[in-house]
Amino acid sequence: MFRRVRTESVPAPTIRRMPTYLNCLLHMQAKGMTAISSSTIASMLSLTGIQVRKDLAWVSDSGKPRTGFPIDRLINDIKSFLGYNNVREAVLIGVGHLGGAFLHYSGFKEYGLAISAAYDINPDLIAKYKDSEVPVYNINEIEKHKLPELAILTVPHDQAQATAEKLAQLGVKAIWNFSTVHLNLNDAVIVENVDLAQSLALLWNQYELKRLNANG
Ligand SMILES: NC(=O)c1ccc[n+]([C@@H]2O[C@H](COP(=O)([O-])OP(=O)(O)OC[C@H]3O[C@@H](n4cnc5c(N)ncnc54)[C@H](O)[C@@H]3O)[C@@H](O)[C@H]2O)c1
Repeated sequence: MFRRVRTESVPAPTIRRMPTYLNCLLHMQAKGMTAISSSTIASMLSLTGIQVRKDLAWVSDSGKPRTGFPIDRLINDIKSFLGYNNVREAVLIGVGHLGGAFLHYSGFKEYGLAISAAYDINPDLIAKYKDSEVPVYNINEIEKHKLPELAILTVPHDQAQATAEKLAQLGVKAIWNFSTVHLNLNDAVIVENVDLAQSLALLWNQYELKRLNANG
């Protein structure tokens, strides 16, 4: 396994592209390919060869000038970089529409994430999940439990800040925040915000631009 010494942090756009590289490589592996060049990856993903080479240099030293990357090795190096080889536990806070979908989603394990417990404030909802594989507790009980360091936050926006502060007090170190609220927490807690509205705004913008250009 390749481990480049981290003397500087990997650029965020490079990290964002890694799952895309991985999906592309998994497709190629499934088709029976054993090696791939950075220019082939680049043309499949509408990137430049230089960009792909620079990105992959962060995670793998397996590329060779003539033969390219051995696909199995590169997949392993990317998975290892992304932490997919070590499953980490997380708690899920809020099992409504979004949180409930996360609770049912079995694919997180492939991304190195396992929801070990969930919490909600609604007793009817908690009762609905009484036979769930992942236990769903009342949020009032959270202080009785030892929490993992990662939490997924899917509560309504007016509950997000207070809930995040409570999680920080209980030792949570990283929050995957879907609540669309900017959380004010001390630097000891890492927050990664996910907002579909941002992605949709980019889509609308490009769509409008194309439409206007097509109409002259
Ligand atoms: N990031 C995105 O792209 C995106 C997309 C959809 C929804 N959202 C946001 O995700 C959140 C959840 O959306 P939803 O549609 O699932 O809402 P929802 O109302 O269906 O679910 C929220 C759940 O949180 C529970 N809850 C409320 N207060 C709580 C507390 N203090 N502790 C624990 N649980 C509590 C509720 O009982 C409910 O089950 C909202 O903040 C919403 O704005 C974000």
